[in-house]
Amino acid sequence: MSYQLQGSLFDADGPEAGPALGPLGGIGRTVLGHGAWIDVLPGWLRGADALFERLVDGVPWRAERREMYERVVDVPRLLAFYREGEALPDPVLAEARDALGAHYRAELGEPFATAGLCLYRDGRDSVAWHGDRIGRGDREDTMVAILSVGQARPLLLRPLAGGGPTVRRSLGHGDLLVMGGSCQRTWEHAVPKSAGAVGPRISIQFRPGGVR
Ligand SMILES: O=C(O)CCC(=O)C(=O)O
Ligand SMILES: [Fe+2]
Repeated sequence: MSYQLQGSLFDADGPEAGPALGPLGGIGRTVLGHGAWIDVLPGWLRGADALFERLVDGVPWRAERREMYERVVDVPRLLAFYREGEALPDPVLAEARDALGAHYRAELGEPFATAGLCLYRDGRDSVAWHGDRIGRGDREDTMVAILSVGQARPLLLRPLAGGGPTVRRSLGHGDLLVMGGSCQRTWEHAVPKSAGAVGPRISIQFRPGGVR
């Protein structure tokens, strides 16, 4: 596929360096309110450009179409989903899932089990405001951990009710963001379209079983 990154401007290790995870100890928490929080660790994965290139070429990306307002429209991003127990497309993703599971074991009480992948080809690709509420996230506190590779795009978060400022975090190049507590129920998140020239980004979302 030809969604190329423009060089490896942000990858200090150079494009040849294999991907490697750093420690999770330095992750920082922001309490959002209404029982929700986010943890953010910029640059958790070194060599993220190399992983981006492997995933662009190695993942069986699907274009989906969905019914919306009685019309069938293209979902504006490419998707892949790995169920619990299914082999992930790169060994470093299994490492990431397991490291997250170990780090959050006491607080989450269960492992991260599935991996959803999104490829945002350019600024026209996006995800609209939503919570991950198809599964248990609708009723229970849970966590969704997002590892981002490729060009950075802003992830926005806003409270579902009651108003308040929108929270914005730029995610790409190996950054980690974990949504926790009631975040899927009491907050929404989105990756808005961008009018400017934006390179491709891949988001990898790790979730416990039964959370979508
Ligand atoms: O691109 C992202 O990091 C967010 C993706 C997302 O919210 C989802 O797939 O549920
Ligand atoms: Fe989401």
